[in-house]
Amino acid sequence: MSSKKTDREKTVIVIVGGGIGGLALLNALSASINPEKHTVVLVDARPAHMHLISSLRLIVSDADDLLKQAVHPYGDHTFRNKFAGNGSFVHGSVTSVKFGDGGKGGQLILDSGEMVGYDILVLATGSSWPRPLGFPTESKSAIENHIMARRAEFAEAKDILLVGGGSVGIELAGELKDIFPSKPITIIQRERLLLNNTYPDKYRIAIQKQIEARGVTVLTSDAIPASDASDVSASQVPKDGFVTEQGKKLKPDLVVPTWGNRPNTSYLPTDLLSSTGHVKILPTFQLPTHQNVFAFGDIIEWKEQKGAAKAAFFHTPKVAKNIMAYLNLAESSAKYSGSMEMIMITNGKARGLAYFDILWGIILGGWFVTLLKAKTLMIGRIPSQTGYTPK
Ligand SMILES: Cc1cc2nc3c(=O)[nH]c(=O)nc-3n(C[C@H](O)[C@H](O)[C@H](O)COP(=O)(O)OP(=O)(O)OC[C@H]3O[C@@H](n4cnc5c(N)ncnc54)[C@H](O)[C@@H]3O)c2cc1C
Repeated sequence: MSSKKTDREKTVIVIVGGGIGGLALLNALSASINPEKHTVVLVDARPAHMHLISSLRLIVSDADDLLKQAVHPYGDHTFRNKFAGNGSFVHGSVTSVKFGDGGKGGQLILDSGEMVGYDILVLATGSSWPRPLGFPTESKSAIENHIMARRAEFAEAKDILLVGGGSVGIELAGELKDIFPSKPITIIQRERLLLNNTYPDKYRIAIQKQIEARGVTVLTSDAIPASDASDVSASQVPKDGFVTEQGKKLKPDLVVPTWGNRPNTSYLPTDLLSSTGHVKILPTFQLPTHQNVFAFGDIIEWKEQKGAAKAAFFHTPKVAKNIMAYLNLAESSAKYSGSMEMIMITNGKARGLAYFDILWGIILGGWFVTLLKAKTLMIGRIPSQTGYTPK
């Protein structure tokens, strides 16, 4: 009789969310687990990993190679090293969690009604983004249809209003100006400057000047009525346009919400969440009430700006170490105490501005952002995370 353990006898680690954080963790754990004792299940609402950092260029530009490179289906290739042949992918959206008592395993309930059991659960479900980035979940072709529909919408529009002057609004304006240099683009932003007050005024002003230099109109300290701002497709824009709170008349034929990202945590009971819907965690990324449940990435309640770099480079190594400690494969656990604020905002393919919160705050200009982010949007790095080679 073989002494090899079946998957049912192994400790099952379930990672919910194969986004930037979930995949980084999967890869980190794949170097350290014991394949005789541990197995992994990755659950994602989508059948494919979406590279969010390139998603704004993806919905504007008609470059087919970008479409191939930015959407990576999950499959056997997702599980490598000690997870090779020792992991599985489940396509489904988690709708609730039945937590086990006293550190015992529990079960996830998916939208299909299917249940997925876990011994250790890791939640990395990220954020939901406004409509243009609300990629469907059912199939890769539905995702591609959504992208094509957005491209057609932008191409047909004669005057575009972006509602929200955060990084999504600014980067989208830059991508639009690359493809449609003479199309009128306006960003309307409720705050007195673009971005939020995590960043110093000198950076916020510099970024406004840079985007205005490309012919984008920026209206700050102003807004259109909330009901109009939420989700207005081209066919629904009122014929007479909008009057802003400051009394300006705008007559766009396409209104694009670029604000309002929210943590994807509606599958959790409210007592585990903060008032903003983020998951309350200990500095070890464990839930205070469930030591075998971890959460990280965009969904956690932590006073910091959310970002891929935070999830992949600053949270992941600590979550991986703490899971190993929980499995008695590491001697000590690691506590998170926050990380440096930094941001790199592109303005199309050849411009942008970065900010690093070190010394008195460092702003780096176009060449730096172009080299590191704007030119390729870091797309070349995804195969090393997904194990998938675009064909
Ligand atoms: C346009 C754009 C540009 C960006 N540029 C940068 C940048 O330059 N630098 C940077 O640091 N950050 C950037 N970000 C932010 C960055 O993408 C996120 O902070 C990062 O992806 C968060 O990682 P995550 O693993 O927490 O979640 P995500 O990467 O969002 O992954 C979450 C995953 O969970 C899945 N999921 C969600 N709900 C469920 C559910 N109920 N059941 C099952 N699966 C579920 C989703 O399908 C998704 O695959 C950008 C974001 C956008 C939109």
